[in-house]
Amino acid sequence: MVSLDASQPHANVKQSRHPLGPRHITTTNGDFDSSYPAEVRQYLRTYGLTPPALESYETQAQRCLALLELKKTPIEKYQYLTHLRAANVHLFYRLLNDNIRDLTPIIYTPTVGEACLRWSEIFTQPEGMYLSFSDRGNLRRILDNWPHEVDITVITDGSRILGLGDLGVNGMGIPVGKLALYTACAGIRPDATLPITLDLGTSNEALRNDPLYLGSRRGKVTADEEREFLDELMAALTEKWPSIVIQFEDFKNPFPSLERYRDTYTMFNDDIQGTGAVILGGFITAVKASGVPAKDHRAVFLGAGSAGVGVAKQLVEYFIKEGLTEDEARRKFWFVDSRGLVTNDRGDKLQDHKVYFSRDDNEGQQFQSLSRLIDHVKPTILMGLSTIGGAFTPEIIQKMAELNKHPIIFPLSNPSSKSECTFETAVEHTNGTVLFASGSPFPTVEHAGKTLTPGQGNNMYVFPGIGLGAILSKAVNVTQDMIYASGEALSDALNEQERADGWLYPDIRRIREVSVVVTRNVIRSAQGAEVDRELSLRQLSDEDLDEFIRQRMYDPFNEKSAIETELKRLTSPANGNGTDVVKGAVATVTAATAAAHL
Ligand SMILES: NC(=O)c1ccc[n+]([C@@H]2O[C@H](COP(=O)([O-])OP(=O)(O)OC[C@H]3O[C@@H](n4cnc5c(N)ncnc54)[C@H](O)[C@@H]3O)[C@@H](O)[C@H]2O)c1
Ligand SMILES: O=C(O)C[C@H](O)C(=O)O
Ligand SMILES: [Mg+2]
Repeated sequence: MVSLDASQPHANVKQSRHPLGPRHITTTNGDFDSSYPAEVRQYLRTYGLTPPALESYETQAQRCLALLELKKTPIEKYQYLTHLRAANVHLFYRLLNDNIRDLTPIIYTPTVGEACLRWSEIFTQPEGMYLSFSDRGNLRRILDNWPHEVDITVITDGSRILGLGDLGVNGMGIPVGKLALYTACAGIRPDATLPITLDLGTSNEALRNDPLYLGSRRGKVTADEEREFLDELMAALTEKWPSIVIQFEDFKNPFPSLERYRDTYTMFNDDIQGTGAVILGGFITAVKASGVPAKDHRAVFLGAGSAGVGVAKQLVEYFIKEGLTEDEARRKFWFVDSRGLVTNDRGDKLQDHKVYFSRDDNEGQQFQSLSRLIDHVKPTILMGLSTIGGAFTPEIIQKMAELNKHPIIFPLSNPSSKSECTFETAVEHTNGTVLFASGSPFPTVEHAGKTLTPGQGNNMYVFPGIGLGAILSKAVNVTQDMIYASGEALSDALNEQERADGWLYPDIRRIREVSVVVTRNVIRSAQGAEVDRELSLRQLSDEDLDEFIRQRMYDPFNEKSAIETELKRLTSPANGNGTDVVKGAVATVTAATAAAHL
């Protein structure tokens, strides 16, 4: 039997390094786990603090799922899962992995949108770092307060949260949700992820007047002030964690920061680039399924913001690879924003990012109505990134069906309330011929005796693999080719059954396997561009590289069993039944965990 030495803090207890001494002690989430046998509990010193029953994971999961079932609203389910993650991180991720299709909509889009809207009201515990404008000059020192080594961070300033507008620090739900998917989908260790929300003021007056609001009650800082703040933050993050990968998320105008940092830091913007890649993946498959050659496609985009332009730029690359000139490719896109068709002679000063796609062939005609523009362009593709729920009306969808045997209709705005149409409407008004993907999940639809499954064109299919690929290859930058490679890999990752069923995206239940393929392609692309610093991976065959990736992926099941296996080894007769060795076990298990650490 394992003996306890009360003078030794066990390995999983982290003591504060505060100069005044250990003011607080936090335990690693999961120590109080009812699946640990008595020896482990004694070793962890949680014996007597954990209920006596020794439970299997199946029993634990049964309780969790039953509790979830009892919660009436999505936000109650979200809160329960937040609590579970804080209490037992390995159980949370095992449950998430085993129920990824059902739980993703709760911890991520669309429920995370409602959580952000109500963040001030439902907040119970910090889950990431909040950095305020008044902290400038001190950012590097503040980062020292984060208790873990970080491989990847997701940063938002909350200024464009999904299609819900400026939510200030209430946007924290987004980095938290994205990073949970990094762990679930690509196996990045939970403690190696850092959600960051910048408190740079908010243009949302209602929030500033909300007594429960958790951010600074000031207007949004200017673009120049934000740039200076970000300059300091990027330098501080990279000084503290030299290999850190930095993902920008849900900024109102993210183009300048992408241009400024993409060649200097290991960073990417998920809304421009991740979205571009994920839609590229579904699009390659949809073009094949449409029966129309790539060169004959024409695309109308509702919404000309970061996501719309990001997607179109990625598709331009695709058309060029298909043999078109850049100019021919660019001219395949017609963009509509809140003022109508984006043209050179519309009479307003276009934002820089719209100029590339602005039309000069409209012969003086301006189009305010989407319906009239569709009559004019006769598109094969209709994309929605406008934040306008229901903008693809039955009439518009019917027009697309009249023009095309298989219209490609992607209502990509989030959350569900902002989706330009539902799957059901799209199926009904195209008589089931639509090639469909939406940003938020929709249920299957029964049509003509068949069950039709909607694709989910959400960047969650690629950002985990982009991030993991950048981490494992120790890429100095995230190049445009690495982004393109992630989208292409996604299309390749469909299995035979999915192709036969006409799916545009792989089954989300296979996401970890899909992420391995995406990660491998991202790494290969980093190697091609020679931005990789982990040169040993260049020698590996694709098969060996896949195996290497799999082995580096955090698996909550193994994480828990590792400690038990180690303890069994240490307490075996060969090891003198463990009495003294167990003190050493602390160091050994920590070393094993550290070795598995990315
Ligand atoms: N599916 C995904 O993976 C994914 C990824 C990124 C963004 N999105 C969603 O896309 C949407 C847009 O994101 P963004 O970053 O481009 O935002 P944005 O604010 O940069 O752009 C919104 C665009 O919509 C236009 N718009 C607003 N009202 C309009 C109207 N009535 N008619 C036509 N156009 C109108 C605006 O002029 C602007 O060009 C959001 O809902 C976001 O959640 C989805
Ligand atoms: O967060 C999502 O679900 C996708 C995307 O990044 C968005 O901003 O809508
Ligand atoms: Mg986003």
